Amino acid sequence: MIARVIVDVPSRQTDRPFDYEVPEELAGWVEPGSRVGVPFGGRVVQGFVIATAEQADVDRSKLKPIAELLDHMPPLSPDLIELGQWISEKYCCPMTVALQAMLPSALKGKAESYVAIAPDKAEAALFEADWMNYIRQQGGETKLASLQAKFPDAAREVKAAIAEGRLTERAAIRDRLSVRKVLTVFPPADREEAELALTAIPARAAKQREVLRYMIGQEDPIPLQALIETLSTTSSTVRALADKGLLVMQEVEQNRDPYAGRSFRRTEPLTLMEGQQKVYDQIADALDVAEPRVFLLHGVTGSGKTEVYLQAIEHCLDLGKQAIVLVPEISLTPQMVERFKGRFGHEVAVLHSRLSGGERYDEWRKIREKRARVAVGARSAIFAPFERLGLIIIDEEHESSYKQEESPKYHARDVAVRRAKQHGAAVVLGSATPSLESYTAAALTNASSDGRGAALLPMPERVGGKPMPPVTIVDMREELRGGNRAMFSRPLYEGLKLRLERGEQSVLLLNRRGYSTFVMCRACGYTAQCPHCDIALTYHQKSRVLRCHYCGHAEGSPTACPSCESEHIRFFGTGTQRVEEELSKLFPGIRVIRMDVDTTTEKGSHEKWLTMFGERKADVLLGTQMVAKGLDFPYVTLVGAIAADTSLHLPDFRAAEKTFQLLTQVAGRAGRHRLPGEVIIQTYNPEHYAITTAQHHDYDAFVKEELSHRRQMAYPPYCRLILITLSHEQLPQVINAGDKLAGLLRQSAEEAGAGGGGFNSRFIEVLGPVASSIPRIKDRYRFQCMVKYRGNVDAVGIVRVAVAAVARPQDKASVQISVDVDPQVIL
Ligand SMILES: Nc1ncnc2c1ncn2[C@@H]1O[C@H](COP(=O)(O)OP(=O)(O)OP(=O)(O)O)[C@@H](O)[C@H]1O
Ligand SMILES: [Zn+2]
Ligand SMILES: [Zn+2]
Repeated sequence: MIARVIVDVPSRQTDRPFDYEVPEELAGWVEPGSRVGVPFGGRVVQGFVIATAEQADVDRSKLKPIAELLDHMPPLSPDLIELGQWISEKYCCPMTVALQAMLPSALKGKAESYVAIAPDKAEAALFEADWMNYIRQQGGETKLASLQAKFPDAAREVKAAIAEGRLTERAAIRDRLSVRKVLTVFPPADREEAELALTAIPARAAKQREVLRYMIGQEDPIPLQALIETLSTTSSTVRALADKGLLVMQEVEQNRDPYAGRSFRRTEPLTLMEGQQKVYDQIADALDVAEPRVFLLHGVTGSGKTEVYLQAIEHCLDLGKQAIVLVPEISLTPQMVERFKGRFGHEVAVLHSRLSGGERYDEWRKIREKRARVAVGARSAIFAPFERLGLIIIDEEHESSYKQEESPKYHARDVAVRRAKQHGAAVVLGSATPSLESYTAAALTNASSDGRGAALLPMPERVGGKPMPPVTIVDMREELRGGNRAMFSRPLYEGLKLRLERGEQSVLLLNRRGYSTFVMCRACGYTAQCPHCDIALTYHQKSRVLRCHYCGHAEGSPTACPSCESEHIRFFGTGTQRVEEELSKLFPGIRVIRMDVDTTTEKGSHEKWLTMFGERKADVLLGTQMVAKGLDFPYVTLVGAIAADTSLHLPDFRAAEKTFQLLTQVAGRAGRHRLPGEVIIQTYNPEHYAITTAQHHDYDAFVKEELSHRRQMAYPPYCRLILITLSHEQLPQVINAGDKLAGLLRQSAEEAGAGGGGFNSRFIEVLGPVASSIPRIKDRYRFQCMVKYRGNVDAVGIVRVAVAAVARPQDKASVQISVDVDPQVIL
């Protein structure tokens, strides 16, 4: 048998299957999706079998055999392999990169060397060496690394032994992490017999008696360590019983459950409101027919989307299928997890980046071994290894974190639609502020009603007919003119004061997008820049260092201006810290919880802060984007947005959209329950449509205005984009390569018969090369080309060919080229 293997060497030349011979003894085990170790270029590398065949494409006698099989159960299924193929084509990345992205990092194997005593060369004299003895004790073979660690002085002898063939070397792939096994004690199988044995244990072995008596009373096996602690006994006591055959000790696989020991209050389905019911019925119908369908659930904040998700999942499970729920990493808060665990209990696997590698691996295995039927997680949970997928839900579908910024630069929404097609599953995209791409796709579909694309499901009202909170816009320029130079406007100050008096809570958002903390000299205007990247350094108050967020460069903060030596150098400290200080100055004794990158790095810190806030142990929850989403607290009656417009002027065509979304989301945190809420937005751009439409909760008005700008500028959704970034340490090299690439792209665009701009239904246009908005990162100059296209042109294909012609990956010093299809970030 022949196996077609994708080797884990991510480069353009090796991005094709290589044939290997499957050794006789592995023939029954190797199948598509198997992970194997194969000899490649003089070493052993990890690879994935994507197909098996009887015939090879090349001379079979030249084929090398597979060196080893890495798992008993293939970690990838045929549908995931096919999905990997699709990702690799659509997003222009090597197939192995796409396949690796689907697996938990624990399964990224690394090669390890082993040395063994050659069977025919085991001469007696050799065994005098300590290290040789050691190998013998290990059963004739040992890890080279442990031999090196134990016998650092033996390097020359070992090398000589390998060279002379007395030792043989073997490479193998080892996983970074493995299943955790715990020595566990089982209660006696036959209790009566054990009782008898108990009486026979001599009195001087009182400890043994105690252990046995205890174990007779147990229903479940107990980890040895726990038993030792409970009875304050020793392992030798337990072992003595095991030796007598009275107890059984065995290694048992243990799961690292990140939510172990937490109980989730079981919830029952609520009676759906009319609006929810209508939407639910349509999703349930789609589940019943089991055809791939996409829905866009446009429900205002507090309209009860989550309850619809929960009941749709329940229906999906009743049909014997499984469900995936994607939520943005940032809102993967305990509150969110609790809602799913509360309804589906142990059947929920949770996958997110704050779990340790081992925990994530165990949650993944829970899915693969069919112990979980619902996966809740961030972006990569879209690859959860379910076999009968019925439903995929993407909450807050407009979030840019669904796009991965490293290769494979996939968008989870598009991958979801593709996976749903494979399984005949339904996709529900939910948001109060859908992305313009999804919204126009859905609006078009409804109009043409040919059943393709997405169907729009509106939920325009809050649960129980609660009103949307009134929003006040405060013009900060007016405040300044009125003599108020503080960061809080008068209305926001009054609002906070009132909440404190009433014992209600407030949420304060500091929009940090486009607002960073930097060092500037007031005398000459000097700002501290990174020496390796063309970007300002960020000031970290806690450690008092200046740090570059792109390359990690750090330096101490200056006491005088390096440029003019003035002492008027000022640190524009982190926004949230300053707001916190200001709050305690204005309202002595105020209890503030601050949530930002600095206060949430520790594991479980999100949880801690939000629980505290939920228990009303604080008056104000102050934070960045992470306080804007998904939170549902009954005593929050005021939401304030400080500096709402910092994100409006970024060089990004989605700037207005992002600002509108953020303001709408955070406004939605107020007045969700019995108490009415109020929202105050502080801005320097009170007339901007992103702000005024957010004030009136008017998504449609925003979309109309924004679409007219997009049409004018020919930006998505009126076209699609591919961003190609070139980088090199030498400026001329980047410029040359950029010119060459742009030339090739333009030529192919013309040949495709769709050159030039204009608004014919099919076009492709090449912009650039121009310097990127951050022109240098990590000492590498950056230039970019942008391809805009529409209609059925194979733009990705054109880009792939052009990039392959310009890049010379075998040459390490050549220009690096990265391709981003449907980019979210174009800096
Ligand atoms: N059918 C129902 N009957 C009673 N209460 C409901 C019902 N559906 C939802 N709720 C409650 O209404 C509140 C808002 O619902 P939910 O959080 O699901 O809204 P959402 O649309 O997801 O909002 P957001 O987009 O702001 O996160 C919650 O407290 C929820 O428990
Ligand atoms: Zn200066
Ligand atoms: Zn830098």
